[in-house]
Amino acid sequence: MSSYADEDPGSFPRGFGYGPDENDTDIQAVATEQKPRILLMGLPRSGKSSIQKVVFHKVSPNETLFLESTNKIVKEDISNSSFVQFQIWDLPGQFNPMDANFDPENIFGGCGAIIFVIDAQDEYMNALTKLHTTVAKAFKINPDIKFEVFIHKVDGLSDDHKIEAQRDIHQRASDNLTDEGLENLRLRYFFYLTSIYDHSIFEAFSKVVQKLIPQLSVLENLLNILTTHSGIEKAFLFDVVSKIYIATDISPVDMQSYELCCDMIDVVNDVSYIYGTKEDGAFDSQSASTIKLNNGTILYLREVNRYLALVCILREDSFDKQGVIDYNFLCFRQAIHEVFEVRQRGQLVTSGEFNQPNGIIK
Ligand SMILES: Nc1nc2c(ncn2[C@@H]2O[C@H](COP(=O)(O)OP(=O)(O)OP(=O)(O)O)[C@@H](O)[C@H]2O)c(=O)[nH]1
Repeated sequence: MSSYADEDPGSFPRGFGYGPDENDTDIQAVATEQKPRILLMGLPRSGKSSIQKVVFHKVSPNETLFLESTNKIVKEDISNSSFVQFQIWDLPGQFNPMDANFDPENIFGGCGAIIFVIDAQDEYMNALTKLHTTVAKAFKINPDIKFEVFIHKVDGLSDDHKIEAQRDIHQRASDNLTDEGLENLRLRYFFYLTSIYDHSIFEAFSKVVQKLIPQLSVLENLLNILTTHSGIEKAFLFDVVSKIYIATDISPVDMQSYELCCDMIDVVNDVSYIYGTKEDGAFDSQSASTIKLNNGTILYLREVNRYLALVCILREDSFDKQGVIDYNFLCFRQAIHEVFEVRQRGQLVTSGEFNQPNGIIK
């Protein structure tokens, strides 16, 4: 991350995640590639800037209450790790894709995904109209673009209301496409219920970012192998600074597990900064932590490199074989480094190449 380090109110000291590291060469290599771009769009006050501030600036949700309206495109580079490299453009809410001074070729061309934010606590008909014009215009210019709809501020809604809002918005958005003969685009819409007041915004952003990581299937494959052979129930590969998970194993993600793992990263960070001896950052490649919960579950964190951490959930009895888990983790980490190297050489990585990381114990 580049421009906002000064603004971080607490969690991460300035410079965290940006200093020299064993993988810096990877980062330089990737920096020369075209970074995918994510656009944040929606009506004014729908919550776009708040989302960006909470996920990437570590601003607390309450601090967004009085954010000023964005009046020009705010561009930001997110480059925490070799895998998480993209740009976010926060577009002002008044921006209309039909405006004469809007340059759609420049904005939609080369764009990986549009996150369209709809305020679910407000009347959303105008938002749906804008969503439709945006999608129709963007698709014409860039047929590869992904449309991610955040049905946002759902913290103010009951569970029934959330489901109903999602169903209604989905239905109306699809009907609008059908009316214009664009029904083939219906399958390209993805809907998420989000709020900055819980982990839902991090989970949704994780899924958006994962689609932009070309090595995703390789990372998932490696995590599947690790979990299967180590008695691990769930494993997330986290980008430590943003708490976005860039990959997970095949078992379904439940929100509670994800929240537990996010909280663990916060705890480890806080403890490391209070008691750690390094000035330039808490995490290094030797960092590890174990938390035992009173329901017989273990949370186990291992640092993969300065930017990425593996956080696992497992039963206490599976942890009896910690030696095997640690050994398998080292093989996993080595395989991740090899993925970096292959990427550096500019070769295409296929999941088949990493079907069996060297040495993993079954
Ligand atoms: N309840 C609730 N309020 C939110 C949430 N996200 C953002 N807000 C509030 O919504 C208001 C508007 O947020 P902004 O981030 O400024 O909205 P924006 O879309 O960037 O607005 P423009 O810059 O005018 O386009 C702020 O008061 C936020 O605190 C959320 O998840 N829940």
